[in-house]
Amino acid sequence: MTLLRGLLLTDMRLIMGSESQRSLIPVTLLTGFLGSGKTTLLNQLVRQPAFANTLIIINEFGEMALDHLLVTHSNENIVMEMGSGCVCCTIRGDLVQTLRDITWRFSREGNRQFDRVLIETTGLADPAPIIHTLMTHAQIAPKYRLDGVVATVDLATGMGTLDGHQEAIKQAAMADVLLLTKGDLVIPEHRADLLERLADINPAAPRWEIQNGELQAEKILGLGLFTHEGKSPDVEGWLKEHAYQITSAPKFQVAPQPENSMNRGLFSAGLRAPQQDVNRHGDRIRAFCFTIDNPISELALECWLEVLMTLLGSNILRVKGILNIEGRDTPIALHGVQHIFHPSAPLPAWPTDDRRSRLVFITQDVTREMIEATFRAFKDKAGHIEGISV
Ligand SMILES: Nc1nc2c(ncn2[C@@H]2O[C@H](COP(=O)(O)OP(=O)(O)OP(=O)(O)O)[C@@H](O)[C@H]2O)c(=O)[nH]1
Repeated sequence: MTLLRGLLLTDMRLIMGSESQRSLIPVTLLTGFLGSGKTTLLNQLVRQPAFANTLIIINEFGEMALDHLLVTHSNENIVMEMGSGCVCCTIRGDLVQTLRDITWRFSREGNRQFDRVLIETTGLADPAPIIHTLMTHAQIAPKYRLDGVVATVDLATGMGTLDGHQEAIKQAAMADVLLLTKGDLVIPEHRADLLERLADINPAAPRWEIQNGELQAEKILGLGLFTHEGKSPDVEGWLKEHAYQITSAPKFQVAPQPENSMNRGLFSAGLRAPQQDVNRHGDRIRAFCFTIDNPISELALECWLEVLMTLLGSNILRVKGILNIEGRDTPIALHGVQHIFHPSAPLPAWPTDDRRSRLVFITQDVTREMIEATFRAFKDKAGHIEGISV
């Protein structure tokens, strides 16, 4: 089954539609580098009514895992620890088993005892494989939906952490919300530099400063497209395309990166890899919005996404989009992480008069020009798609 046909026509998950998307158990992924304040935040969250009936899964390295003991929770929460190893790599199978089992392990007389799940990752975790598991695992995806990715960033040490750890850059790039901790320990210039860098890495994520983990819990809930039962999907709030249009222009040039396998793949597909022109820190992260004026032929879109994901998948950290497909009156929402697409959701209506397809990309080493080049190749081939503006 090809990619989009699978998404649009025959995939049973599409048949579930937006109504049942809402009934899935929301999962918040709390990430952030070592010592950046995740547990401190969690301790504040679990005391608040919005986090009552939350099952909290804490993943820790090491045989003497302690963090789960440090979370002072009320009787309405269940806190369980998942160690030892990192949930994004060695114990991903444990995460699947945990998520699969908790619905019956924590149920009483057939009623589930929790309404949402929060997963605190280790500080070194790459969020992408965890999101994959939530989106695609045959036993997990039908029960859970990603509500949002929240990343803590230590204002005092964040710059050095981003310089030295690619995982930290990915955590910041993939977050829906960035929580800036330890503002009491940073001098103003360093704060400003880090905020600027984070805005380059992830222009759409709000950046909120928190002191000793204090945050109104509601601010990090309902970050996905579908939130509560009966509420219309908040497409504009989810896509935030304007943030990408304003800030996505790279500001500084850095030395070209060595040619990698992804570039070679593009060359062999007859496409030219543009010069590397990432931000001044060389984070290799880009965030941009891609707009297609006219309705897209399903076939051309299917082929384009398939090639894009095959050639560049591991470098595409996040894609969100609202698509106008030929022959459909209403849009579909698309959500991808690396080479995996979330089951696309048919939306009940266009959020505004704007009927263009809009896709936002957060990528690593992939420029807007590369995405455009692949799209043009399929536009020309299919002869269906006209009018592209970015
Ligand atoms: N000064 C100051 N210290 C803070 C703040 N937030 C957290 N801390 C401290 O930072 C240290 C690390 O915080 P944690 O919450 O354990 O960080 P973590 O991200 O869970 O750490 P790991 O589990 O090791 O990845 C603790 O000693 C906290 O008390 C803050 O806003 N200001």
